[in-house]
This record gives sequence, C-alpha cells and structure tokens, in this order.
Amino acid sequence: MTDWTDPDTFAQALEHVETREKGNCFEDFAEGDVIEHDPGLTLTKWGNEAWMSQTLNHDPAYWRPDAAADRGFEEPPIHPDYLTAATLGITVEDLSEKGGYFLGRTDVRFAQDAVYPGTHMSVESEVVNTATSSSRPQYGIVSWRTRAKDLETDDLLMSYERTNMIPRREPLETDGGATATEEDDDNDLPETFVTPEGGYFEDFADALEIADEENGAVAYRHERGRTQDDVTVAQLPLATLNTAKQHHNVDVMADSPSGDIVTYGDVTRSTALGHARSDERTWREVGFDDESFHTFVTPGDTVYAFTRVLSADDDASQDTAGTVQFQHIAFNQDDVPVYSGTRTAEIQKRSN
Ligand SMILES: CC(C)(COP(=O)(O)OP(=O)(O)OC[C@H]1O[C@@H](n2cnc3c(N)ncnc32)[C@H](O)[C@@H]1OP(=O)(O)O)[C@@H](O)C(=O)NCCC(=O)NCCSC(=O)C[C@](C)(O)C(=O)O
Repeated sequence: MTDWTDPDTFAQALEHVETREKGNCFEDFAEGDVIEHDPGLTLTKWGNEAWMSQTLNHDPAYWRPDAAADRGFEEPPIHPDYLTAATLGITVEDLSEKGGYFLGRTDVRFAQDAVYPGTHMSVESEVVNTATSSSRPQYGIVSWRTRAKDLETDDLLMSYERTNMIPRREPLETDGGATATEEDDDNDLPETFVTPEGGYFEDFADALEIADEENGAVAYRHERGRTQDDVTVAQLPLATLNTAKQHHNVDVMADSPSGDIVTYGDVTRSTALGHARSDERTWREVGFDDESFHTFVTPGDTVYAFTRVLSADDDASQDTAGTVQFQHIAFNQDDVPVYSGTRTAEIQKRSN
C-alpha cells in the first residue's frame, strides 16, 4: 500500500496535485467591478490597543476615559490608524492576497463622528483603474476606491483610494520601462529649518511665520524609532485579517523582489505618525493624501519619522483647535525614505 507520507512519494504527489489558489490576479479586475468583502470585522478594544501600543500611538484620549471625555468622546474611541488598517486588512483576501506591493493611497477621509469599540464593519471596494506596468511585466497596477461602513447603521466610517502592484497570470511583453532620464540633482532645500517650540496649533503657526520671514521651512525629525519584529511585521496585519503573504510567509517571500517578509504599509505609516503625534497636541485626524511606499521595510529595520509643516489655518470643526497640514516621511536606519504622505489634522489651541 502506498505510504503517502513517505517523503519521495509525497514530493511526487505534490507535483501532480492542483493548488487551491487564494486571491485574484491582475486579469481578474475590471474597471467598475464592485467587490463586497466578506470577512467584515468587529473593531475591538483589544485590537485597537494592540495596534496603538505597538505603533507608539499613545495619545491618552484613545486610552483613558477622562482624557477621552475632555476631547468630547463618549469613551476611548477606535484610533483612525487602526480603523484605516482594519479597513484595508479586510480587503486583502479579495484584492491583493495574490501578492504585489502596496504602492500608495490618497483621499483618505474619516467621518466626523468618532468610531467606538464594538462597531461591526462592512467594507466594499470598486475597481477604479487597471494599468500595465511597463517596468515589471509580471505585474499590473490596480487602484480601488474602498469604503468602510457601520454594518448596523450603514453610516460611512471612512474611505480612500489605494493602488497596488498585482501579479499577472500571464506576464506581458513590455518595452522594459521608461529609459532612464537625466537625474535632476538640483534641490531647492531652504537654508533655514525651523522647529516649532511646542506641539500646540500656535506653535506650528508661529514657526511657519518665522520660516516665511527667513525663506526657510518648518521641518524636523522625531527622536523615536521602532525596530520591526514579529509583532509589527506578522502579528499586527494578521490581527486586521490581512492575509497578504508578504507579512507572514518567509518561505514564499524568499523568492520575491523584497527577498523577505515586509512590514504592512499601514504599520510603517502608523508608526511614523505615532512618532510625529508624540510631538504635537493632536485634536482630530481629518485625512491623508498622496501616500507612497518607496521601498521595503523588513524585520530588523527601524522606522523613524520626519515632519514638514506645510500650512496652518485657524479654522477647524471646533474653536478649541486649528487645522494644520503636514508632510510626514518615514525613513529607515540608513536614512532612506520608506513612506511619505500629506496629513491634515486638527491641532489643539494653547488657550484651551
Ligand atoms: C514595489 C517596488 C519594488 C517597485 O519599485 P520599482 O523601482 O520597480 O518601480 P516604481 O517605479 O517605484 O513602481 C513600479 C510601477 O508602479 C507605478 N507606481 C508606483 N507608485 C504608484 C502609485 N502610487 N500609483 C500608481 N502607480 C504607481 C510606477 O509608475 C511604475 O510604473 P511602470 O512599471 O509602468 O513604470 C518599490 O516601489 C517598493 O519597494 N515599494 C515599497 C512597497 C511596500 O513595501 N509597500 C508596503 C508593504 S506591502 C503591503 O503592505 C501589502 C498589503 C497592504 O498587505 C496588501 O496590499 O496586501
């Protein structure tokens, strides 16, 4: 009788059987397709606190009832970064489990009302664009508009548009990508860099005024760094039901462009944002645009953050805050940018 567990026999069996595949290839997406993501997810206090603690998002309003009440919340709410990561996590099984990297995201917007633990989410995505990658014939580039809603009330919780490289079933003949253009090494970095004196709205507004007078920029780095480990690389994405092999299958990833598992893009950006928020009085997150992931973050890499303050506006949803626009850049231990994006946030005013 055949012993199926004999290594030679088993190797032959593996060669002959079909693999029950997961996920979709580039060819499976057509513009206008709407995909309802089945897993759903209940946003829990545990998931929220695990995400916030490990990404160094330690704003007390998301941890302590008294600090939450001071901010006008009924109880410590779900953090916007965890909401974003959980929304994207649920979509991975349908959109990107096949592999291919998260390239960027824009138009990230949150509902005005806070989201609380216990909220059941339903998430759907629409294919908004499919494109050929001229430099990487094994991949196409797909963009989706994703919306997360409260399953019970149908209220919109957040939405964004994201772009990924997605493997093709059949590699394409291409021209091998654009020919290298002459590098433009002119940079227009200013001579003066101003650091705000504190983290209140007025500190950012004053720093912008000083920078303006001196033809400088408000730009600074944050001291904290977070080295990537098993918790950040594998555990946090899995806790959002993100099934992308990039984060937990070392065997498959050894053969991929990164050669290793990589940190979930939302962990990288949330960690950098956590560093930035530790130097400011965040009141409320409004949205993010032009987010890009420039290169891989792998286990052992350390994520640091750099901030530029772009503008400060006295208006906000409440008198207690003003609105500040930032550009945040996450970078690694070799000072190489790994993520960048603009962020609009309401920042508490000193007078309150
Ligand atoms: C992927 C790498 C190797 C390609 O690096 P490269 O040097 O080969 O090329 P590139 O020029 O940066 O980009 C390749 C193509 O993508 C295009 N492209 C680029 N960005 C955008 C964008 N925003 N929107 C639209 N298109 C974009 C770009 O124009 C180019 O088109 P071409 O082939 O026709 O010339 C490099 O960019 C890289 O290492 N990026 C970091 C990727 C990463 O680590 N992402 C986060 C982790 S993966 C993840 O979180 C997964 C997730 C969340 O679980 C899940 O989606 O399932």
